[in-house]
Amino acid sequence: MLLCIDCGNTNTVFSVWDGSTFRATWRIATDHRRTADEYFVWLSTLMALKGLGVGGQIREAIISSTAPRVVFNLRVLCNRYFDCRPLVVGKPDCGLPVAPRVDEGTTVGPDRLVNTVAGFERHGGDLIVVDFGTATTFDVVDTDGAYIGGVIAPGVNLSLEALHMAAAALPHVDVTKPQGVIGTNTVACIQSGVYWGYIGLVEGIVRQIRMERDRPMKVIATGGLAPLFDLGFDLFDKVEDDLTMHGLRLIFDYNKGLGA
Ligand SMILES: Nc1ncnc2c1ncn2[C@@H]1O[C@H](COP(=O)(O)OP(=O)(O)O)[C@@H](O)[C@H]1O
Ligand SMILES: CC(C)(COP(=O)(O)O)[C@@H](O)C(=O)NCCC(=O)O
Ligand SMILES: [K+]
Repeated sequence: MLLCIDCGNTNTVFSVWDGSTFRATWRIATDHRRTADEYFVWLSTLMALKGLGVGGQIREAIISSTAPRVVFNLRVLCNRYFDCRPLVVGKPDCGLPVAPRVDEGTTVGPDRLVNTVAGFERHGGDLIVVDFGTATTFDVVDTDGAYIGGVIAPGVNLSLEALHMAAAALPHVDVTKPQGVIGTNTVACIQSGVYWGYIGLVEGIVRQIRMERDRPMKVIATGGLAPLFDLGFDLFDKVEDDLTMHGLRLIFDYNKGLGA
């Protein structure tokens, strides 16, 4: 079986695949201090609960990480407990079906490369992938499936946290969809600012990208908060929670010569 690991700046998501059959997924807070042994105790308990043994069946792994410091312990996890050398997206020995077309010498977040591969396989080219992670990213996918750039905006929770940190009188607030736009108390005002602000941000950026590309483009959303911004609006053609995991499996198969 294959273990896919998507390590974001906030959460790390693990999933297990039997060929192209999805078996299970679990999520843990990203913490670079977590050791391989700690990961294994956590993972093997959850695997046993799903009847997947204690990890003995995992023989292959692929990792995408936006937090480089975490990769070391994840590699040790794969070496020590699953007896395999993981593929790491963005490293020279991990090929992609189509190379990104960006400024020379620049690095693209591996999660964005993975989203591009997954989005293209499911929806074809001329696509925008919006990922509501720690940052809110827009990945633009060309007709041939190449990542050709995009947009990085502060994440929703990051914006709420920044308001709370910088303004003495503003409390920490969780994001929800407000009934209306005019808040009648501080919490409602902040929720309104962030929620409607992000609706406007997504609408505006998608419109600009379509204008710049001068063609219709599908918009797919993923990431923890995507469903909240899909409520009652026409922003996205589809919300796909599993997009990054699907992309990791495709990239793994591509590198094993199984096609993507
Ligand atoms: N279902 C959810 N409801 C509310 N907040 C969520 C949910 N899922 C994730 N989040 C929050 O959304 C942000 C992005 O999460 P995630 O997609 O896991 O980010 P990353 O990939 O950068 O680690 C985080 O601040 C996380 O706490
Ligand atoms: C933009 C990101 C921080 C998003 O990461 P995430 O929110 O998923 O943790 C990550 O993709 C990254 O570090 N990118 C490097 C720069 C780039 O993609 O152009
Ligand atoms: K992400």
